[in-house]
Amino acid sequence: MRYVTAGESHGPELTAIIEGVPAGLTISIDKINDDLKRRQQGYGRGNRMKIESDQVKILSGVRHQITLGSPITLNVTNKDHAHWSDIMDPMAPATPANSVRQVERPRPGHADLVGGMKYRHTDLRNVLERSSARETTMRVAVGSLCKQILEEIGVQILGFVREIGGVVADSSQLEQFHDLTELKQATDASETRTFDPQADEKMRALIDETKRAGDTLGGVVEVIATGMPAGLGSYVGADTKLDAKLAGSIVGINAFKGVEFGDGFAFAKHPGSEGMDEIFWEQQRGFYRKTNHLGGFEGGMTNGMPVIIKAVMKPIPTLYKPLMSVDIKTKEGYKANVERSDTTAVTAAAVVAEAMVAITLATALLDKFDTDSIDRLKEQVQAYKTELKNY
Ligand SMILES: Cc1cc2nc3c(=O)[nH]c(=O)nc-3n(C[C@H](O)[C@H](O)[C@H](O)COP(=O)(O)O)c2cc1C
Ligand SMILES: C=C(O[C@@H]1CC(C(=O)O)=C[C@@H](OP(=O)(O)O)[C@H]1O)C(=O)O
Repeated sequence: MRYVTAGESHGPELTAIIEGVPAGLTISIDKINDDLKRRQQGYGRGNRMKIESDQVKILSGVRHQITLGSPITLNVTNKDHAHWSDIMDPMAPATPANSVRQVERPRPGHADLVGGMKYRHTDLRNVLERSSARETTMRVAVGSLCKQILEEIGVQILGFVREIGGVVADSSQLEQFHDLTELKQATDASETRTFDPQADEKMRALIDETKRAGDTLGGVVEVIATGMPAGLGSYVGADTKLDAKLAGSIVGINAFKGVEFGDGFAFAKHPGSEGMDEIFWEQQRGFYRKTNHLGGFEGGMTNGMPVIIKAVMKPIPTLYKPLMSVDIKTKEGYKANVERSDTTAVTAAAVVAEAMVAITLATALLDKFDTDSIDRLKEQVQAYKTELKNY
């Protein structure tokens, strides 16, 4: 399976084309729209989210709500384009009137300066329109479809928030949730997409305070995937390791700076005796583990335990408290002025991270098994799981 997204942040439309989805899968458009809504929600987002209400249109590859095996086109309209139609019209020739919002002042922490130098753009709008995280809308739409493929073989995936600006959710509270469905209910109901109500309150207070000070915040998200069979990915080469692919897909999200599996960076502090997952065997279950320090991976392969990933997002780079930069034309220093921006988007990014994990795991699954028909895929996965149990 492969996909490509297209579209500028203030352009007319966002599009994704996905190739390699098996035929015969019944698609729920409501589930995709629900995930698009989840991505738009969250405390600390700016005014753009009041304009958009992302809804997907499916334009190809599906008939009577069932996939055909042909490329699937997903489409979302940018409502904000109405305010930018002259400036962002793909085919209107440039005139002084529609070039008024030309950008010549690169924002620190954005792609603006290097993107301009690399592509020889003199209007940095040509960079920022595509480097904007508006594009993650389509990744969430694609990821939502991938979750529907994965659900067919019993895989569930959830992204949520662990930390914002140094306020950390209390891990021990995770024990009250029996499964990801319960955890999803709680985190969907929280304005900061976290599972700890006390941390939620503190996070919201900190976001308010930070916004008043003209500053921004980053944080940590977590994604859990349950039900993945062992043996996806391979130890045989650097480019076949599935944990490496997942890490790349997470750091490929705008503003993500680090990723860890299982105990992650805490491994540095503990001896090996506290870090591995001992192996047990029972007739009924086959091989199993009682712990999951390794976050579901050994040798770049899923080991049958839940995949557990944490990742860090840097603070939003556009600040109302302006940072120094240099005008690319005049070479004069200036302090940036801001029209609008998020104070934090960690809540939205948790949903994007969930989507990236779904895309990467679905791709690995479809690489391993027959992808023509969803029913044949399910039969093959079932036979594979039985083989593993009897190993
Ligand atoms: C969901 C989401 C929303 C974002 N919103 C903003 C924003 O409102 N303002 C901003 O300056 N950056 C925002 N960012 C971050 C920038 O897109 C990102 O920092 C920038 O494109 C540079 O990429 P890099 O941080 O990966 O180097 C957002 C990121 C995500 C994932
Ligand atoms: C549009 C989205 O996020 C945008 C991501 C973003 C950036 O620089 O990444 C900057 C802001 O865009 P604008 O300048 O239009 O307000 C955010 O609103 C979205 O998440 O759908």
